[in-house]
Amino acid sequence: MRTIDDHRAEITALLAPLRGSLGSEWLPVSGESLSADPARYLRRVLARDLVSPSSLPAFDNSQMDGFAVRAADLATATAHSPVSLPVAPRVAAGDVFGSHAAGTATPIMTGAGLPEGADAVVQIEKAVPPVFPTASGDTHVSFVEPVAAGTFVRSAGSDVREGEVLLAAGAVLGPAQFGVVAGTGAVRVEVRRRIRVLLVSTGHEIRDAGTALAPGQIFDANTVSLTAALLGAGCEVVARPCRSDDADDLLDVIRDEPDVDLVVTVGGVSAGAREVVRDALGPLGVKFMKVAMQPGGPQGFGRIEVAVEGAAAALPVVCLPGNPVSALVSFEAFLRPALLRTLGAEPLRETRRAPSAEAFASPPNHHQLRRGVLEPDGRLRLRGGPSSHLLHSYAESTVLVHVPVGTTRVAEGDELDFWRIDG
Ligand SMILES: Nc1nc2c(c(=O)[nH]1)N[C@H]1C(S)=C(S)[C@@H](COP(=O)(O)OP(=O)(O)OC[C@H]3O[C@@H](n4cnc5c(N)ncnc54)[C@H](O)[C@@H]3O)O[C@H]1N2
Ligand code: MOO
Repeated sequence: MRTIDDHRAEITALLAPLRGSLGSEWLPVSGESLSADPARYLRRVLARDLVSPSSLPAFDNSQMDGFAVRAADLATATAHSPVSLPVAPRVAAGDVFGSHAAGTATPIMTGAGLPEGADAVVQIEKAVPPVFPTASGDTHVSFVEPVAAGTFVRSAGSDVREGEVLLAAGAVLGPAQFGVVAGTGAVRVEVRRRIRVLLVSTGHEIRDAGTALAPGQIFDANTVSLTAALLGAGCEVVARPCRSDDADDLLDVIRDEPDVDLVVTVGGVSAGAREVVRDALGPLGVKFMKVAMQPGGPQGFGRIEVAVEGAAAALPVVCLPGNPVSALVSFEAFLRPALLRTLGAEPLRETRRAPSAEAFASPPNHHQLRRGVLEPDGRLRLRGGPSSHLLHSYAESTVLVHVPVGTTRVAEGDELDFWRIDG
C-alpha cells in the first residue's frame, strides 16, 4: 500500500534537483516597486539569510507622548508631596535630540530620540497638569509618583540588532517581512526564482467557458483551479490545455514549451480505454500508481527527456487525476508541500486536531480527505459527500479532514486531524 506520506516523499525527491538549478533574483524593496508590479512580490521565498544592515530601533526613543525625565529625580514623588521640575525645550519625532539636564522635564513626543541623561518617560496623562505647556504658559510640571528607569523607553536594538540574521533563507515574504526589511534600510532582497510550471489539463470533452458546449462536453474547471493553486504556492504557470485524447497531441503541447522546470498534467491517468496521459507518458518512463487515498487515488510521476536549446534535459512530470476535487486534494497532499520544500520554505499547512461534529462512514483501505469547516464551537463539520466531482462543497470548505486508513466509522466527538485550506 502506497501511503500519502510515501507518495509525497517521492514527489519531493523528484523536485529536489530543481533546488540547485533554480537560482535566484533580486527584488527591489520600496512602496513604489511593490505597487508597480504587485504580482512579482507575492509568495516570494528568501534565497539566502538576510543580515540586517542596521538596528531597530536605531536609537533609544519614546514610546509615549509625555515627559522625559531622570527616574532618580522622581524617587520621592507622591500625591501629597509632588516633585515639580522646570520644563526644558520640547523634542518631537525627527528632531535632533540633545542632552537632558538633571532636575528637568523634557516634553517628548512618541518616536522622538530620548535626550542623553534622561532614562524614563512619564505619559502626559500622568503629569500635573496633564497638558504640554505652551510657550506663554507654565514653566514647571509636577509628578505625583515615581517612575522606574526604562519606563516607556524603546531601547536601541530591542527589535533587531545590526549584523544579526533578520530573515532566514526559506522565509516566505509577506507584509511584515517586507516591512522589517524596509525598516532596516535594506533596498533589495534576494529571492528564489519562481518554479516555472507547464500545466496541461487534458480531456477531449473539456472546453473553455464562453464557448458553446456540444452534448457531453463540460467547461474546464481544472486549468483555472490548478493555476490558482500553483500561483498560491509561488509558481509561475504556463497553462496549455490539451483538448485531445491523442497521445501525440499531448506530447506536442509539452515539446512546444520546453523552457519550464516542471510539467503538471491533469486527467487521463485512470483505467479507461484511452487515457491520454498514460498513453503519451507511460512509454517515456513515467510511472502510474495508486495511492491509498480518496480522493486522489490514481497518480503518476517521472522524468521525460526533452530537447532544451539542442541538448537533452530530464524534465520532471507530475500527473494528477482529472476529477476536480481529486486534482486539488492531490495538489494539497503532494505538490504544494514538495514545491515549497524545493524553494526551501516550510510547507505552510499545519496539522491540527479537533472533534467531529457528526458520525460518518469511511472506506477502510483508503486515507480519506473529506472537505469541511471548523465550526465556531471548535468541531469539524463535513461539507458534501466523499465523491471527487463535488467541487462546490470543496469551495465552501475551509478544512480538509483526515480519516486514516483502517477507519470504517467515525463517531460524533472522535478526534480527527485536519489542515486549514483557507489561507
Ligand atoms: N475503472 C476505473 N475507473 C476509474 C478509476 C479506477 O480506479 N478504475 N479511478 C477513478 C478515480 S478515483 C479517479 S480520480 C478518476 C481519474 O480519472 P482521470 O485522471 O483519468 O481523469 P479523467 O477521466 O480525464 O476525468 C475524470 C473526471 O473529471 C472530469 N474532468 C477532467 N478534466 C476536467 C477539467 N479540466 N475540468 C472539469 N472536469 C474535468 C472528467 O470529465 C471526468 O468526469 O478515474 C476514476 N475512474
Ligand atoms: O480517487 Mo478519485 O481521486 O476519488 O475520484
